[in-house]
Amino acid sequence: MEIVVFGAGSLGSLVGGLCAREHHVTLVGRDPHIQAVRDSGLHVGGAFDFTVRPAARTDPPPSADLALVTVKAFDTDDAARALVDCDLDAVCSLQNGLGNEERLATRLDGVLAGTCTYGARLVEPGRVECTGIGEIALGAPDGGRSACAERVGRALRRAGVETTVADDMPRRLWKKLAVNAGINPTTALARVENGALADEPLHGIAGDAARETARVAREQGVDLGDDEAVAALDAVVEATAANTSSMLQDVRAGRRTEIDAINGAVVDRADAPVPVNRTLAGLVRAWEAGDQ
Ligand SMILES: NC(=O)C1=CN([C@@H]2O[C@H](COP(=O)(O)OP(=O)(O)OC[C@H]3O[C@@H](n4cnc5c(N)ncnc54)[C@H](OP(=O)(O)O)[C@@H]3O)[C@@H](O)[C@H]2O)C=CC1
Ligand SMILES: CC(C)(CO)C(=O)C(=O)O
Repeated sequence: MEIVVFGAGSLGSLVGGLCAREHHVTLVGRDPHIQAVRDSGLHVGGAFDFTVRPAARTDPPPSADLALVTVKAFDTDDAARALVDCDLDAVCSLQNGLGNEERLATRLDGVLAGTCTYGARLVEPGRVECTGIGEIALGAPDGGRSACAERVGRALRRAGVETTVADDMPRRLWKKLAVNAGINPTTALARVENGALADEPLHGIAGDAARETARVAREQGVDLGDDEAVAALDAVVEATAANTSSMLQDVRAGRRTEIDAINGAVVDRADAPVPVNRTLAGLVRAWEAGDQ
């Protein structure tokens, strides 16, 4: 399969590197990483140890069978615009947050929804680390079966990527959102590793954010219970106890966060008040707008 990875930073380089063991992969990203991959290939370390030589460029190729979109959520519109002239059969977002598929589908056909629990870190140009083996789940954005998703799932599995083709993507996206809505802003504001959310008072704050998210999911017709959302949060807190969340990494580096696509998305979609998500979103946005 011809696969283009749009947004070859941490996650895109990991997934692109894994896929390049079996498929023809083009990484689309920025220099100096792209130049390093061209010069010396991509080394995938951490849980893996191999080097591959995917094509690497700073703009998309004219065509591919599949585009995996791995830019931060606030760059999704740019990704959609950049991919318009690339002839594609399928496009799959692996991003966190809500609304990425809708934004891609405003300009592109064949959009699939995806979630990813692999952990990735770009350590230096040309070198990415897998910080945790997880899985990709993908399927039709509105749920149900999709022949296109089955094809993409088979291709990813052939490359050794743990992949589930799911007919309940809305539910999976909301469940992941509940986890991120609890963990990401709480760890970013308190400046703690994920494991600190096992104890009060942070457990209560993150749990309330996850419960509110589950309630909004139900308002949207998605069957996600409060207890299930909190259990998912607790499981990720335990499994990633030593992790620095992506939002805390962004805050520490003075970068823009994905708050709009995470807690902001919960607030935007809520019919009834969601005070915890509103407060967390407001505080992180105030930090973004400040001197940092
Ligand atoms: N890292 C992880 O372990 C995981 C990440 N995710 C999700 O995956 C998404 C990506 O995360 P992550 O990989 O960490 O983010 P990164 O910032 O490391 O990667 C995104 C890359 O895309 C590049 N990019 C953005 N716009 C363009 C463009 N127009 N042309 C070329 N390159 C572009 C960025 O460059 P620049 O920064 O210069 O704009 C950056 O290098 C997020 O939604 C995240 O929440 C999900 C699961 C795990
Ligand atoms: C699952 C979690 C919270 C792991 O740190 C994550 O997705 C993130 O940091 O963005």
